[in-house]
Amino acid sequence: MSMEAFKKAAARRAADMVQSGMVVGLGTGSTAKYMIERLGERITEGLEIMGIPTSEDSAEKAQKAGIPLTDFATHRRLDIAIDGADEVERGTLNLIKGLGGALTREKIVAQAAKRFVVIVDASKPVDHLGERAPVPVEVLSFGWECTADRLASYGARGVKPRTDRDGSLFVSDSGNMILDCHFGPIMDPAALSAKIDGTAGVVAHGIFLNMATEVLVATEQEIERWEL
Ligand SMILES: O=C[C@H](O)[C@H](O)[C@H](O)COP(=O)(O)O
Repeated sequence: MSMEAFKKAAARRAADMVQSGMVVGLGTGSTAKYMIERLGERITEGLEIMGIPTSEDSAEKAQKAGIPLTDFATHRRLDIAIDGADEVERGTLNLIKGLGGALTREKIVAQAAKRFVVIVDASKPVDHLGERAPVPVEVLSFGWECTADRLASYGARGVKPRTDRDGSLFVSDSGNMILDCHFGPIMDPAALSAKIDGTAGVVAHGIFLNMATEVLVATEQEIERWEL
């Protein structure tokens, strides 16, 4: 099976956990898009749900799939949120998210959800967060140079603003910059997370601690379900 097929398998399995009447957080990225597609299929079969998207991109995909959208003004609490991840730490289910730039909205949606189901292919599990992925940090553009210096003082290498493929500055859906911070393996993610959270200019960062309630990992043999 290709990586794409793994993503699709995990995404469809998660979408099949959704039941009528639920308010569903709709994640962002190449795995979450399959979950949105599957929810669209289920709606044509009679499923009745409302979605809160984690990005403009997912909002567009959800609308195309026929998923009715709602917002936090109407629904403060979500029954379930389903999203991809860039890394999943074995044993803790802690995550790095945000290589697609949607981390802040994703964190708000995950925090508001009773269940947060993470869908990944077999390339995403790691022993320590930061092994492969940088930690994306969404920052205000005002004083970003100082914010970047501060992040570097925590051990991040090569901190610079994310750019799009054409070299132009990446701007998040909320109008902010993303600084990708390469820490290497993170031995104490709680301490690092607290330091980044306490840094002026930081809107949110991509370390998600104690948020995932379950992780579906699609491997060659099966879809493993990890829970704490
Ligand atoms: O900002 C993007 C999100 O955190 C994605 O969920 C994450 O990057 C995983 O994306 P993908 O499923 O495309 O690997």
